[in-house]
Amino acid sequence: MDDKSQKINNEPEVVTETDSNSSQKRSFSTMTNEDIKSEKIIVSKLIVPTSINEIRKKSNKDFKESPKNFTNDNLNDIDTFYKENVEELNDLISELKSWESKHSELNYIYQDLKRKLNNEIVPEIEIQKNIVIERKKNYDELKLNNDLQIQNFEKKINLMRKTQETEQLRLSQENRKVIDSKEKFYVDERIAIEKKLSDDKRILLQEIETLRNIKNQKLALLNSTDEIHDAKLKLGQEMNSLKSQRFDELHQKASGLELINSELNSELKSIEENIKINLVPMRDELKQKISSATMSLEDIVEKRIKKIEESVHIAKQYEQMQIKYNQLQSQLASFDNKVRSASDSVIFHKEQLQEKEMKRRILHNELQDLRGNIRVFCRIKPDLNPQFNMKEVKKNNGDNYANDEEALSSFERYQLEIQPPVSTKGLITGSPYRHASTTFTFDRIFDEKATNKDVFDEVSQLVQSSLDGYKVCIFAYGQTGSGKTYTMLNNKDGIIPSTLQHIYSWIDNLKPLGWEYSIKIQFIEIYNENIIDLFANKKNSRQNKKKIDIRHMDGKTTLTNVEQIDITHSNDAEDILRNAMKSRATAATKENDQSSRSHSIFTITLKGSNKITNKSCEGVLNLIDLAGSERLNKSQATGDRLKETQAINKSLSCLGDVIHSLNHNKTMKTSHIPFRNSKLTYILQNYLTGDGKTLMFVNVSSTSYVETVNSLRFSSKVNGTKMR
Ligand SMILES: Nc1ncnc2c1ncn2[C@@H]1O[C@H](COP(=O)(O)OP(=O)(O)OP(=O)(O)O)[C@@H](O)[C@H]1O
Repeated sequence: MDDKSQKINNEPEVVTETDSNSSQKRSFSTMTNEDIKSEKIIVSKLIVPTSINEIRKKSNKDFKESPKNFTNDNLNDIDTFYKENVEELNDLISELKSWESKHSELNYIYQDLKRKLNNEIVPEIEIQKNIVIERKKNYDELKLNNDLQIQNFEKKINLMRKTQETEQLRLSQENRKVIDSKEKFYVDERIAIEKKLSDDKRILLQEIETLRNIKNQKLALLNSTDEIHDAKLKLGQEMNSLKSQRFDELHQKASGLELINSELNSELKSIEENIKINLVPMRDELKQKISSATMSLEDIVEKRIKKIEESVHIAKQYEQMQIKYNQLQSQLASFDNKVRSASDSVIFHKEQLQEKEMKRRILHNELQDLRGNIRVFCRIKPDLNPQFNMKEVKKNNGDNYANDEEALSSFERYQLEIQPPVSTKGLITGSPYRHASTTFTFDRIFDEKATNKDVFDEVSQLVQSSLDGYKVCIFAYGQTGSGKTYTMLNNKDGIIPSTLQHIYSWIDNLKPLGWEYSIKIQFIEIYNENIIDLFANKKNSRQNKKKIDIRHMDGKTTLTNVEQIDITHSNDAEDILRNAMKSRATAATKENDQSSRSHSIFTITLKGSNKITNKSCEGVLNLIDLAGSERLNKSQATGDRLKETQAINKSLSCLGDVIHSLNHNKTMKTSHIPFRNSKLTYILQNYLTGDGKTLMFVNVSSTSYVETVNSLRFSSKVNGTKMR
């Protein structure tokens, strides 16, 4: 075999590009073997390896057969063979070229797809993967948060349960709003989490759907070109494998995510179930407890509101009371000040009063002295059938007196005119009473209209003197039935009961000035010149009674064996007096059915002491109801009555003598005054002398003109007498 054939049978050589281009410009018919050989090499260079190999397989078959026939004889055949082969080769070359262009197009598409895959899809898949990872991470975090929140909820629920239990115990320390807000917070938060979970799930599903859509779009893009369907099939296989690999991965991840999602959903469901099974009943139970607690709480709140209202009311009352209390306190403080100043002024006034009281006593005594130590009042008893006229005629105004002393002694004196009865004018002719009328002077005249109160208003001045520490005698003189006892002892308004009342009320008045008084009373009667203690026990007969002696010592007079009773209230004295009066000697006379046949002396001894001024005083008040003064022939008394009358007249005469002596013998010593001539005057000795004051009532009635004139004459004997 020569070199050419050897060359053809061998593998074509690698030629340059330039060679190839120059060879393309020539036709196979003009080529030499060498050219063909070289052309062959150029062609082989143009064919893509796979196709060329196929051609080579075909050519080699021909070429392997052709050398056996290569002889000079069959050169034409060979030529033809080559021509045919060249044509065939040219067809193949053109086919190859078309395949090459298709290949380049496909390659371009492939490169484009690959680029897109690398530049777009892979990064997008990467992004989606990252998103999925991010979502997964978020989901994990969310789940973790959810778990934590659930745990927190559980804790909160436990805490709420404990709180609720505590609330049940305390009930009054929490209110319904807090419970409602907690419950609302729990429900809202649970709803928010559920919503968030469902939103996340929805977003995840949306993203998966988006990925699916992208995948479908890409698939649609790949399927869009029919021409490249085959290539797409080929490349699609790779792409599919690649995509399926990617999509598998994505699906795997998506399914993994879905699995996770479903797991999470199932977990969520289980949580929801758990919530439904455990938490909802628990919540319902809590709700029930809360509602019962709320009811109790409402009840308590209602009660509390009531109590608060009550408290508010009480507080208001308390405030008002406090205000009043403060006002009262301030008032009290001002009162205290006033009281202090008042008590100061009281002390001041007390001192002044003390002074004034002492001055009053002096002035009162001076006034009594001015009025006369022995005064005579006339009292006319009212009579329905007067036998003669008696009336006050004029007031002596102090004129026509010889001197001032006489004028002064006549100051405020009253005159009584008495007219003899017409029928008796003849009988008294030539008698001292023959004048048509006679006048008598008195210190005061009480006519028929005068009451015991009017009388006491005047007498009270002497009672006051006795309270001031002076000795006072008040006599009631007059004929039987003229009203002596009525004036002196009449129940309630007589001088004695009125005096007792006056003394007690005055003592009360003097108490604030520090004066304390002790009061002793003594009640005697002189009957037939015998002294009888009217307070002595009634059971004892007069004969058995101890002898009563009169003792004078240091200007004081005491009667032995005569009871002196301490009295503390005027009523006590009145009771004692009333009882004593029952035992007084009375007997019927012609003039008076209940005539007093004795002189009664009611003595009140008043001892006063003042702790503030350390002053003391002792006054004695003698209230004497004299026995009726009747003439013997008038009374027609006999026996005991005669004896009584004689004794009465004697003692009354002695009283007149004593007073007359005191009046007319001013220089006479008391020892020469006939006090001892009767028990009456002797008992009264100390009270009729010195600064003692005497008031004599001459009681007259218009029943007996002569007796009345006698009484008035007696009074004129007494009147004007000055004590020594
Ligand atoms: N001023 C008077 N107003 C009304 N009644 C009077 C008045 N004076 C006296 N009488 C009444 O006259 C009667 C006699 O009075 P009373 O007993 O006082 O007289 P008497 O002077 O005491 O008599 P005797 O000396 O006999 O005891 C009594 O019933 C008395 O009530």
